[in-house]
Amino acid sequence: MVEILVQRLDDEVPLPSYAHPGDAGADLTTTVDVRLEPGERAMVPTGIAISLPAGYVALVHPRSGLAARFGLSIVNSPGTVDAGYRGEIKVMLVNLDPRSPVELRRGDRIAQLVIQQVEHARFVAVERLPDSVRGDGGYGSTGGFLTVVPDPEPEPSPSPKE
Ligand SMILES: O=c1ccn([C@H]2C[C@H](O)[C@@H](COP(=O)(O)OP(=O)(O)OP(=O)(O)O)O2)c(=O)[nH]1
Ligand SMILES: [Mg+2]
Repeated sequence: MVEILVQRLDDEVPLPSYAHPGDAGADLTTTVDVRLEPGERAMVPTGIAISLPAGYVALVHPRSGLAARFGLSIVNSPGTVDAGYRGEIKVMLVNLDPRSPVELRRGDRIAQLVIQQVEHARFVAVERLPDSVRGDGGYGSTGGFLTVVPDPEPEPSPSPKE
């Protein structure tokens, strides 16, 4: 098990914690009260800074319960916390609900931190890439469109002649 050093920037903030053994994400809490109007976003402090070992990354993921119930998500999901970053971890929350504001209170669990190992690559410039079966097909090249196809937009009616 990898050990991650955590600095509390707020006296009362809990350490990131896994709700169940085997969970991938350790919950992060907000140190402030926040109210987000529909469509509004905010950079929300968690009160912690971490030191990851080299070769690791911490990814800031949304919590699905908050997404399903309130439309609360993360603008840059998943946020990337680099191994060398020593500042406060912040969460860029966004309220995607078109109608209802979202209210968060200090101490609420707002996001989850997923710790992963990452490869470091050496990027090598070439004139031509090796062939592959997929080639440059993408963006729906294999089909997989929705079963229900929306009606096409109606043609705008011509403006009445005067
Ligand atoms: O959700 C996030 C994303 C990033 N960070 C912190 C840690 C990360 O190491 C640093 C930079 O993030 P990123 O590389 O995604 O942002 P950038 O816009 O590329 O900034 P920089 O030029 O500082 O790398 O900001 C957070 O606290 N929360
Ligand atoms: Mg960056």
